[in-house]
Amino acid sequence: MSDTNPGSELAARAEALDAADPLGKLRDRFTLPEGVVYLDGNSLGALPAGVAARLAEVVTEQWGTRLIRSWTEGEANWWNAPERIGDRIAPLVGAAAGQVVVGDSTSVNLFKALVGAARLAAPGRTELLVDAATFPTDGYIAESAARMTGLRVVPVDPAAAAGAMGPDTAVVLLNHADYRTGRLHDLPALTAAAHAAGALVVWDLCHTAGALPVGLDAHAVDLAVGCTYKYLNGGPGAPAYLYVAARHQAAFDSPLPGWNGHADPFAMTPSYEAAQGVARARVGTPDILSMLALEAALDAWDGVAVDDVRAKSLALTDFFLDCVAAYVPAGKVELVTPTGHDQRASQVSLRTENADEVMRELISRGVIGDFRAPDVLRFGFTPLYVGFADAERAARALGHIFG
Ligand SMILES: Cc1ncc(COP(=O)(O)O)c(C=O)c1O
Ligand SMILES: Nc1c(O)cccc1C(=O)C[C@H](N)C(=O)O
Repeated sequence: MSDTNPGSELAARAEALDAADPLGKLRDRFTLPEGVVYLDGNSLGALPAGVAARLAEVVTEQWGTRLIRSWTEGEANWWNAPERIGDRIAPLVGAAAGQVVVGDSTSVNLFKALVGAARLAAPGRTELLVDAATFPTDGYIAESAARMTGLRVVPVDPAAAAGAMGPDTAVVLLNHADYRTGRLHDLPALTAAAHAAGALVVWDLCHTAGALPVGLDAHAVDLAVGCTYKYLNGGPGAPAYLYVAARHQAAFDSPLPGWNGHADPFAMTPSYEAAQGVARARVGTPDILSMLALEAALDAWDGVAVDDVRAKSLALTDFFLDCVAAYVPAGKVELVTPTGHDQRASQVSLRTENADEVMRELISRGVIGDFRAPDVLRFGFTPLYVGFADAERAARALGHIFG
């Protein structure tokens, strides 16, 4: 901690930054409890204001009154929801319409993407490269997908992944951001490297979609998956999404060819014929209530540019780091997240002793972040509803705990 009390100077800076923030008003689009600083939107996004009323309408009107007609009629049109909502997510991840389908969990979509990619890969290739520090589910699913398709999983450090790609590489699976450290991986360069090696690349966007520009089409990504309950605020257990680039769709061979992905589902034929387009990645009956909650949640993005969100995210995390440096006694925490803007996603991770206990104490003081084993405090910054005063208060509370 510095010798002079930095509190008033940082609080004044926070106030000025909030006053000048062009996204500041967006907080009104969310329902947040009074007195809470919410820095866990990288795990579960906050509740957008319109969701509760829309869900009530879906339940009482669309389900209660319109009954089965809601599957295919009128505004409800439940049957088209996976593609319709996919087209709402598409611009947020830099994809043109018709390439994103919503449904299932991230894990299930990863399975479809990895087996689908292996089936699209050039014959004779033997390796599936996987981010060695990946969120566990990606690693588990990759092992199974590799076993099913005759590939061998090769764990790689994303920083060294380009060098590991070669003539044996069939598919590369990478996280756009590391869930534990908040490190952002170089999607354009790693995608280009995979293509130069003749491989396909699958990106997990869980920790970047809705936080920063992804540019799926611009960088010619092959396939991508992501969840919608973090920066997209779809709610607990909200359905995930799968992106299949238009150029791969005709040959995309899903390992889960359920009847919802059939070209003519209601013909109910005994043999499978895949639908045209990204709809072939659908499996079974979608979870409509969660899906329509997500659709309502996406209204929070109306008129919002992802570039502006990114600018605010970096300003927020920079400011939080300044506050931590000022308030937390030297040596108490170690910064895990890279400081370079090109390597930082939208969270700050700090390593400390007894991190679990420290986070519990922070939460009891109204600052909600999370703990990731064994020793990481994670603070997610969701620019749609987190402000600079929140960042200052969180760092001050952390300083008091160590103080
Ligand atoms: C990178 C990453 N992939 C996948 C998941 C989760 O997948 P699922 O939606 O299947 O629970 C998470 C978080 O839960 C994650 O952080
Ligand atoms: N998906 C989660 C859940 O169902 C319960 C609790 C947390 C989560 C998470 O999203 C964890 C998150 N992917 C992480 O980065 O740690």
